Amino acid sequence: MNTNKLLIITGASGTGKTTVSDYLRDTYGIARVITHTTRPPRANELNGRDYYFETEASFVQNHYIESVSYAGYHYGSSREALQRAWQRRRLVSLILDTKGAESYAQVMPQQLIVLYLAISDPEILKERLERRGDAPATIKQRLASAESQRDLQVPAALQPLAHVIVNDHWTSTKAAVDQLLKNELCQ
Ligand SMILES: Nc1nc2c(ncn2[C@@H]2O[C@H](COP(=O)(O)OP(=O)(O)O)[C@@H](O)[C@H]2O)c(=O)[nH]1
Ligand SMILES: Nc1ncnc2c1ncn2[C@@H]1O[C@H](COP(=O)(O)OP(=O)(O)O)[C@@H](O)[C@H]1O
Repeated sequence: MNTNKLLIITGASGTGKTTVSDYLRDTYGIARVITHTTRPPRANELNGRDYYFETEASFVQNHYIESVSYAGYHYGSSREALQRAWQRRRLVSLILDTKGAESYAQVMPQQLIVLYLAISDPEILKERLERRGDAPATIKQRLASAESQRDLQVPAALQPLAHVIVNDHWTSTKAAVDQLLKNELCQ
């Protein structure tokens, strides 16, 4: 039996997916599956740590479990990266848009823990992306994208699976993440 597990973190841009994934790594040693993208790296991002940054030509060379277009760029989660992460730990995290999360829910529903992050006021997302250092034009384009708008709601297919955490305040988010892990790891 395959006891490997995957904690999917999904939600709209700026809701805190990377922050939660970093917290899981730093506090519980839960490694993140590194995904592939054609988006250019941000100032503080490193190839192989934050993403595998790809060209259009190199992107298609990998073997994807699923891949999507998001705000004008390609993103994909490869079999290779998932196997690499599972070789190190039986529980790993993976950051996806909701479309990607839906694909995993079809492919390996028994192995998933799905965490959907929300924010009560979408206006706060803009402030958070500004504070993250994203360029104003990028923020505008990102938040206006059909994908970002779509991801402001939990899709129907994920509703039975998703644990929803409203990430308005980090202290309560952290407590909710701790509780989720405690419940899941006890099972
Ligand atoms: N389906 C899918 N979504 C991904 C993958 N990698 C990243 N994403 C999603 O792509 C979206 C854009 O990511 P990114 O450019 O890093 O922007 P951010 O969400 O604002 O930090 C986010 O919703 C990520 O969750 C992937 O391999 N597959
Ligand atoms: N609870 C919170 N309160 C205030 N700022 C937050 C909180 N959670 C995350 N942030 C900040 O919001 C920004 C976006 O978070 P990030 O994790 O990059 O989101 P995502 O990966 O979903 O796009 C970052 O600057 C992060 O430090």
